[in-house]
Amino acid sequence: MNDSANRQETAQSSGSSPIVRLEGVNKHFGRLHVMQDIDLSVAQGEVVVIIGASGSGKSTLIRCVNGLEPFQSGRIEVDGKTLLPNGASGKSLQAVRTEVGMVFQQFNLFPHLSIRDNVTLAPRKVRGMTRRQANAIADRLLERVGISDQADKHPTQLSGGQQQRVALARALAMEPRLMLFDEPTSALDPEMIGEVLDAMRELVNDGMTMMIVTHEMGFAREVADRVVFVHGGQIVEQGPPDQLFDQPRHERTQAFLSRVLKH
Ligand SMILES: Nc1ncnc2c1ncn2[C@@H]1O[C@H](COP(=O)(O)OP(=O)(O)OP(=O)(O)O)[C@@H](O)[C@H]1O
Repeated sequence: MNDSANRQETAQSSGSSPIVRLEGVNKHFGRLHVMQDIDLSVAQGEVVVIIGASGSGKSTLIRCVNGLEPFQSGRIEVDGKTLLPNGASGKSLQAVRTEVGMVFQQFNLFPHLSIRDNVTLAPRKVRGMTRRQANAIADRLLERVGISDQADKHPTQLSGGQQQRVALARALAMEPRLMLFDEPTSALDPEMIGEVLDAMRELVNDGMTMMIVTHEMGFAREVADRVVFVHGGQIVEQGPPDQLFDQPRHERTQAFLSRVLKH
């Protein structure tokens, strides 16, 4: 059994209730119905990769999961906290944001802070850690993503791949229960993509629950327990990577895959 199958079996056999549950979620940007009755659950320890054409609503979907985007109907539950439509989530919103780590396409590091301070900021301000405690965590995480020698530099002194690994360390410093990735390698030069995917792979092997939006189909096939194909704001098809990539059932999935796998 491969790693992915192993993790999936663990997630299923543990019988744990989903850590993420979207039920009947609808979202509009003006007249654009960008999420249409989305139902989706993610089990603890599961790695779900979301694929689909540009503009299909992938980013919007995961941004809703940590409350970065409001939605108009349905509900989203993250680790027992409920996000409600139209910004009515109250205290749950802050609780969800504290427990969910997110890595964006653009690294979004604070340019005026050192790498170490970028990583320690949230643990100090949100978790109330002392600088010493937070530094110890930052140093361990920077080592883990392979850039401990860069801790005193500033973001502009690092390559894109290194900055993205800092962004990953920064998210992990909050000890999230769930990690969201929104096209984490799309802004990188090709030679830097591998180092970021390696860091993500390690996280997968550690059993982190992850939702990943990516155009890296090889990576999706390798790490996903489940691949979700989104088109026009709807989940068209989902399944284990081998099934979805090798025997897509829906014609939209077939058309998308034959287009992207050709390149
Ligand atoms: N803030 C916004 N205001 C209005 N429309 C938006 C906004 N954000 C996204 N959209 C539109 O919603 C649709 C879905 O966008 P989204 O970014 O979720 O797609 P995506 O599948 O992640 O695309 P990509 O792969 O290009 O990032 C697109 O048509 C986009 O133009």
